[in-house]
Amino acid sequence: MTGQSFSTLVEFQALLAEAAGPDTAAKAAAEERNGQLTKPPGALGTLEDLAIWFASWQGNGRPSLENPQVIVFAGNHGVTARGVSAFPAEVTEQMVLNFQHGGAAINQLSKAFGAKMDVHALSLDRPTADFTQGPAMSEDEVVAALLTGWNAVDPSADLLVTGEMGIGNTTSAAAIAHALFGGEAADWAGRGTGVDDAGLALKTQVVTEGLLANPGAKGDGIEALRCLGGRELAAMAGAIARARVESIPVILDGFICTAAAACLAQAQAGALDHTVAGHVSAEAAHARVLQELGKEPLLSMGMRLGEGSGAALAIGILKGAVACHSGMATFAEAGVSDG
Ligand SMILES: O=C(O)c1ccc[n+]([C@@H]2O[C@H](COP(=O)([O-])O)[C@@H](O)[C@H]2O)c1
Ligand SMILES: Cc1cc2nc[nH]c2cc1C
Repeated sequence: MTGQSFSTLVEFQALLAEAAGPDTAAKAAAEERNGQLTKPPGALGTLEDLAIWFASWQGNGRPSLENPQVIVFAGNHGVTARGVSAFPAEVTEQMVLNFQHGGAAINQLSKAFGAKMDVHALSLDRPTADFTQGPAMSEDEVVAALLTGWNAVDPSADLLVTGEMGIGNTTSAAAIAHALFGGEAADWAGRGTGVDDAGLALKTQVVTEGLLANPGAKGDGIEALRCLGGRELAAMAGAIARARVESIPVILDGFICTAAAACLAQAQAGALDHTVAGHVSAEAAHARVLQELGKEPLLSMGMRLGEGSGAALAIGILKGAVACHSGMATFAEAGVSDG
């Protein structure tokens, strides 16, 4: 429902809880049509499931995909002071300029798959607090970041991809995954932009310290986002939630995007029903998070860039699925014997 908004975390969660589910009539129509198309049953494999899922969220048994939106959110992280990334924090702002000038991978992938791309830099001059010392954000700060994401979604888009840029944010994502799914810090900390063995050991220690400093984040998606997340993670969560309320299908990107989305799933069962996993990142913990969420990735390309790049690539797969579903002839139309 367009026009809804929130000013507290409680109101945000209420909007998520009230969101309508998929259109079951459109789903049934799409299933019916899928069974009549000129192919052996099931021969388009996952493309068939994708088209039916997409139809159910578009509310149209014969859907179209013509107006995809890619949004890249950027944020800076206080925890970078601990030396958890292979790159310096100023790269976040430098890459924002690169996005604005069209020079990043996501610019090219958005263009290649006909998506409009927007970039939102969130208070880069004010990094979030180092979460090993206490919560990364206050309630006001996380609400502001959620709202940036919420308001960035174009309600007329027919598909959303959320991407991120934030040096240090794989540490944030690892801490969130540890808080939501348990296990050991080492299960979730990975090499990110390419830290060496000593860097990985430090990062694992930082994730452990983050949970000790924020005990309330354990098992609480919204509190994990506030205490361990960054502004770009909260903005992605806000955008994905808005898409849920607007019934806009979403393709999830890599480890950081999926960790942000996992916070919504923990807060509200079914909150990610309008999403598919675009790819599985080379960041090892991404596959584990996807498994926890019950999401099968569409692509496995060895990518670990972020920016929404893996999800943008998967727009091509979804476009293929929708084109076949809505454009193919039925057996009756083509005069083909249906066995
Ligand atoms: O999307 C992923 O799975 C992914 C995996 C590793 C790194 N990244 C990107 O790299 C940055 C974070 O890496 P790091 O090492 O600084 O934590 C951030 O800008 C992400 O977009 C992204
Ligand atoms: C150069 C660079 C580009 C990125 N894009 C997303 N994360 C990134 C991290 C780095 C270091």
